[in-house]
Amino acid sequence: MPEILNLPGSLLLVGCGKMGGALLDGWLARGLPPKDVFIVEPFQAMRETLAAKGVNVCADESGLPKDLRPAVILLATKPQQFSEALPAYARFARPDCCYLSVAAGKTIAAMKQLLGPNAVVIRAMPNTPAAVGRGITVFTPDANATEAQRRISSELLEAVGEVAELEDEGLLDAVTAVSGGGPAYVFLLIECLARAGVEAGLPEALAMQLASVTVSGAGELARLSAEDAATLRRNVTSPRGTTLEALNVLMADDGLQPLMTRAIAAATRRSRELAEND
Ligand SMILES: NC(=O)C1=CN([C@@H]2O[C@H](COP(=O)(O)OP(=O)(O)OC[C@H]3O[C@@H](n4cnc5c(N)ncnc54)[C@H](OP(=O)(O)O)[C@@H]3O)[C@@H](O)[C@H]2O)C=CC1
Ligand SMILES: O=C(O)[C@@H]1CCC=N1
Repeated sequence: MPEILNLPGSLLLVGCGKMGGALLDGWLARGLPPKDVFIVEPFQAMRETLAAKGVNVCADESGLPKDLRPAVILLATKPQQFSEALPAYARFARPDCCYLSVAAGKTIAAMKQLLGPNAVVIRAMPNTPAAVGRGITVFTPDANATEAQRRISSELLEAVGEVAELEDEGLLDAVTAVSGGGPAYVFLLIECLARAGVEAGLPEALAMQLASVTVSGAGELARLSAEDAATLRRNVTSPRGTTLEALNVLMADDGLQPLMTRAIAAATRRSRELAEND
């Protein structure tokens, strides 16, 4: 992962909640100077937390320095807040500035309607493990993005995890369902595994520790191993052993796969809906 030391201008964050905050923490941890970061965040308690990190914070756009020339503007309010929030930032649209949106569903075309036709918008879908440098982001650049704008956005995102570029913006709704929301499904798996352990007689704290360390350890093994997930699964499953009994339940016709397929289809559908309405 590169150190971000040479962003050619400041970074402006519009909205610094869960996702904006995760990216910010990842960037600060990797060497982005706090003095180069400007944040607009209406929530006062959050502004106080942010100010303690040494970044510049204000409650709305009017509090920004008049001569601010951001190289990147991260758009990280909720999709439902875009129509109200974005027009105030149209004045920054210049060839050496790009808007990096992380909002679910909001298309590049829709954002350009709010920011003006000259705005260069990169639509990205990150996830919250970015806070610990272990995120994954897929992005689609506007057709008018320059090579330099793609590179800056890509370098920023690579600093907090893996990055893939997609030409087909339409696929970002499925990306949103799989990896944008993916950490939530994994946290739910931890919760369910722990609850099942308690139901099998384990003390609650031990059950949570077993579930949480097992999920993160298995994730790390999947990441570092040369073997694919199916092989790693088979490596755990002894013939006529205990895991097989559990997998017979999880891999039944009405098991985890059809459930996951339905869940991802529902999230993908919702991302497409967010493009049109709230
Ligand atoms: N959470 C996640 O894991 C992921 C989220 N995303 C996307 O990231 C975006 C943010 O989501 P998330 O962080 O969860 O949401 P949050 O509600 O946590 O963060 C949004 C923040 O923006 C603030 N805000 C509202 N209006 C404005 C405004 N006009 N100007 C500046 N800031 C404003 C909100 O303040 P207030 O609360 O006072 O309204 C809030 O603090 C969404 O578009 C979402 O689709 C993408 C990938 C993953
Ligand atoms: O739930 C959401 O809509 C956002 C987008 C992906 C993760 N969180």
